[in-house]
Amino acid sequence: MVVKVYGPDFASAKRVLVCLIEKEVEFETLPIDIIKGQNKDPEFLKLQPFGVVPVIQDGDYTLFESRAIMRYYAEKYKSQGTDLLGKTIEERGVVEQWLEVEAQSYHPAIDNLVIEILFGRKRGIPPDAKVIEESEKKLAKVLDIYEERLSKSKYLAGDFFSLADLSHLPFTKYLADMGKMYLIEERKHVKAWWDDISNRPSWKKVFSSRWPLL
Ligand SMILES: N[C@@H](CCC(=O)N[C@@H](CS(=O)(=O)O)C(=O)NCC(=O)O)C(=O)O
Repeated sequence: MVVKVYGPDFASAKRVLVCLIEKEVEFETLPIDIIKGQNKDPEFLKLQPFGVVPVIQDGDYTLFESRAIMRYYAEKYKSQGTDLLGKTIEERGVVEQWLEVEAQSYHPAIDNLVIEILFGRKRGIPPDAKVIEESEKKLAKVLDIYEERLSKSKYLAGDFFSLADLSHLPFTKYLADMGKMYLIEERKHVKAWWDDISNRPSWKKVFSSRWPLL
């Protein structure tokens, strides 16, 4: 069954696309235009009650929340493509730890910047300098911890690329779109990590398709 991915042009959906490519799972994409509000249509809300993208349909199986979708496919197709979960339960634990760090600490800081700067620009709303300053400070603190971790380990969960690294790709790319890549580049080990993961063919395939409509 070909997996249907709704909302491919947007960052959270790109996590799912990269995961499917790494796992060598066939998919098709269905555009959802957030700027036109298609994500709030009643039909779409039946699939994704929070009205955000992505959501996938795999036969009569529907799933939303990009990180949950990634975990599902990483597990379902563990024996094919890139192993994104580690080989032992201990490695899996560390993958889940850094996936949670990405969701709970890294993402909120970057998302605030994206909303203020990129979505705000799209909607003609001037950015709030205080929110930007506070979000940058929060992100810098998280990145200092990443710098320490990545000085000891090539990837976040160990010596293998995993879901934890993959999950960082789409929103970290937004830093470049906001002229804030210096937050990555001024940290030697974080920069080396970003250069490595952002050069993966799976990301280049997804990123080069169509970056968000912003
Ligand atoms: N936690 C959700 C977040 C999904 C989400 O917020 N998607 C954004 C697009 S993006 O931030 O991923 O680019 C969206 O649909 N926003 C629409 C809206 O907020 O109306 C996930 O990871 O799937």
